[in-house]
Amino acid sequence: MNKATPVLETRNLQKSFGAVTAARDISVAVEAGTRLSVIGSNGAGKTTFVNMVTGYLKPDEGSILLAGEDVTRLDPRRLTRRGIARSFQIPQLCAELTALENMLVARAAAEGGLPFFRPARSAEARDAALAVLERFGLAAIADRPVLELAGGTRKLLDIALAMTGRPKLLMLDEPTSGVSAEEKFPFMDRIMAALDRDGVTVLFVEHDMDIVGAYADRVLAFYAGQIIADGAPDMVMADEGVRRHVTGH
Ligand SMILES: Nc1ncnc2c1ncn2[C@@H]1O[C@H](COP(=O)(O)OP(=O)(O)OP(=O)(O)O)[C@@H](O)[C@H]1O
Repeated sequence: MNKATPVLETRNLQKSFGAVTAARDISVAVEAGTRLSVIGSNGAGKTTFVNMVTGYLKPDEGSILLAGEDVTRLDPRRLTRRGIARSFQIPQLCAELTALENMLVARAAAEGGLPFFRPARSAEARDAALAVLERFGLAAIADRPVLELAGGTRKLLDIALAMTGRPKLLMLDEPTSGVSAEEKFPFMDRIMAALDRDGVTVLFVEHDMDIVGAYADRVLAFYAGQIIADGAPDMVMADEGVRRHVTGH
């Protein structure tokens, strides 16, 4: 990938569900290292966009390029191996396994290496998983079963899990949902500090405009399946259409 090639590019993505157009001509290019926030009211098309980019939904038309390569038709597992990772609003963890075991399973799954537990015996895999946990401030809970962990810790672990495959692009679905008002900024600080070390490009869907203003360097605003504003947070927040259809001011 040369310097000018975006890490992610979508070209004219189109998706309809019956009479509802959930994505209309979505074209966007994202430079490596960007922290991009996707905003929009309920039903605006944010999830449809994320689902198409992560392979969970096939676009009716258009294409998706990852670091210049067409990945439009790849399924989520193949996309993970190519470098698109995703963390969900509800953490996708095995509650009975420890944090470290979850990391090892995630790594094995990302590498497509079945049976899952073979890499668990490798010291190198354990060290790599522990290093990621350390970065997220989770080393102390490595041997604790997930079912004993608090909600915020599970969310952090879920993001650490997504980082095991060293992705180029990480998609976060409402990272601060369910996190208390006092905790949300320290929580985001911890995530961003951990991600900065890898220079990973982050795309996060977020409803909380304080979080968007503080952590995004670019914002995409969706309304009725279209991008109605795209740019720096201040500019997007001041946009008339965004004020009317997204932030409600
Ligand atoms: N599987 C589906 N079947 C039918 N309609 C769908 C489906 N998925 C999404 N839609 C419709 O597409 C539109 C966009 O939905 P989408 O979930 O992408 O919005 P969103 O911005 O993510 O909303 P939210 O913030 O509520 O998650 C909505 O009108 C929704 O009802």
